[in-house]
Amino acid sequence: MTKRFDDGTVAVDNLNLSVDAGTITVFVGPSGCGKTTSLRMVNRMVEPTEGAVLVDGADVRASDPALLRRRIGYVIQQAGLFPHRTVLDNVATVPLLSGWTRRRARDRAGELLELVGLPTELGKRYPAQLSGGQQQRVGVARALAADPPVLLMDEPFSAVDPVVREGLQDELLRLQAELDKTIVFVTHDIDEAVKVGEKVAVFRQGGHLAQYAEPDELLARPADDFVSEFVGRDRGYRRLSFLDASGIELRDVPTAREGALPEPRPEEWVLVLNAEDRPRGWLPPGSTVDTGSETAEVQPGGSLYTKGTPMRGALDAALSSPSGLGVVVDEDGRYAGVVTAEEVLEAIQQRRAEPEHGEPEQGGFG
Ligand SMILES: Nc1ncnc2c1ncn2[C@@H]1O[C@H](COP(=O)(O)OP(=O)(O)OP(=O)(O)O)[C@@H](O)[C@H]1O
Repeated sequence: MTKRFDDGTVAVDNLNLSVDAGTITVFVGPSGCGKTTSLRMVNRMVEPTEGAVLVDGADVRASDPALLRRRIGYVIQQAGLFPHRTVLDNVATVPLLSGWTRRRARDRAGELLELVGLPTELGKRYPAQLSGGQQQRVGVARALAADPPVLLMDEPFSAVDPVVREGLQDELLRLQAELDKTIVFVTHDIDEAVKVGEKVAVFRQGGHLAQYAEPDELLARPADDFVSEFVGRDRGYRRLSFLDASGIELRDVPTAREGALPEPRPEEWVLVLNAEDRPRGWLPPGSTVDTGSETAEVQPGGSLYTKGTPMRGALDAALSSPSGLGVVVDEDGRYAGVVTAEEVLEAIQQRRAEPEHGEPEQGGFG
């Protein structure tokens, strides 16, 4: 489809892409490149000049816009909540419009607050009495209220600080694993795009589609200089997010129980575990004995790497550990072994030598 506004601006130029049902697709690109306009053509807030949007094979123009929007949830930056309605009534809006009884709509709203991780007591408050992150969650709950199969999210997490933002992204992924919606998500942040997107469409100025690919592919093989520049210089590092560390052999280190540290003091780093085998920290080599304050000698560990999660975490665990040994834990957080940064890097090299990852990356020196 193409969108030319009345003043002649071509916001979207001959865009042709298909989005898989039940997945998260992200539109990413610099400001003004037509992401929002493309998104709004899906729910008819903007009508295309040429072309059409098909949902489940049917042209959206065959549906009345108001009815269409009940089947397509919409979440925007700043949540866009009604300030004079309580949180519960905000979430119940669409069910009420769809003719549900007040009671059923409110019950559903309560369930949704729980689903997005908010205490139901917050339902009685007004939006201004919530934090930014809480308001965004309410925005998501409201969009999900009528259980629409399609969800459009336009920069939904841009107005909150980075820590809250990461939490909201994780929550979205958790929700999606349960709900299997078809989600189109707009952002200008490439990190957010490769984190939440199963497929990512990179837009460039003038409403052109520069590349449409899975995140790993996008980072490994940017289609041209624009994409390469946009995904950034540290894309090699970012790509570690998509390789798992299954090929790395774990090593053992000496361990000791919290509260029963070894005597005499060891010559190498000792990993201190609690009664449940969860890592508590490191005892440095040759530390002097002072039984009264033995826990004070234990240095806090770095980040932990959970088996089966992306390689980036293994490298981070090794680099952040005072002993230089990254601590690996199983799914329950119990000690499983250690790994050095060199071993992680070696595993990455090996992976690059395998055929499917072996092609030279483009734009590396461009
Ligand atoms: N109603 C309108 N009339 C004229 N031009 C418009 C209108 N709405 C958007 N545009 C223009 O269309 C282009 C694409 O805008 P759009 O909002 O889709 O971009 P975007 O990629 O979502 O940008 P941002 O990340 O800044 O939100 C821009 O040049 C914008 O100025």
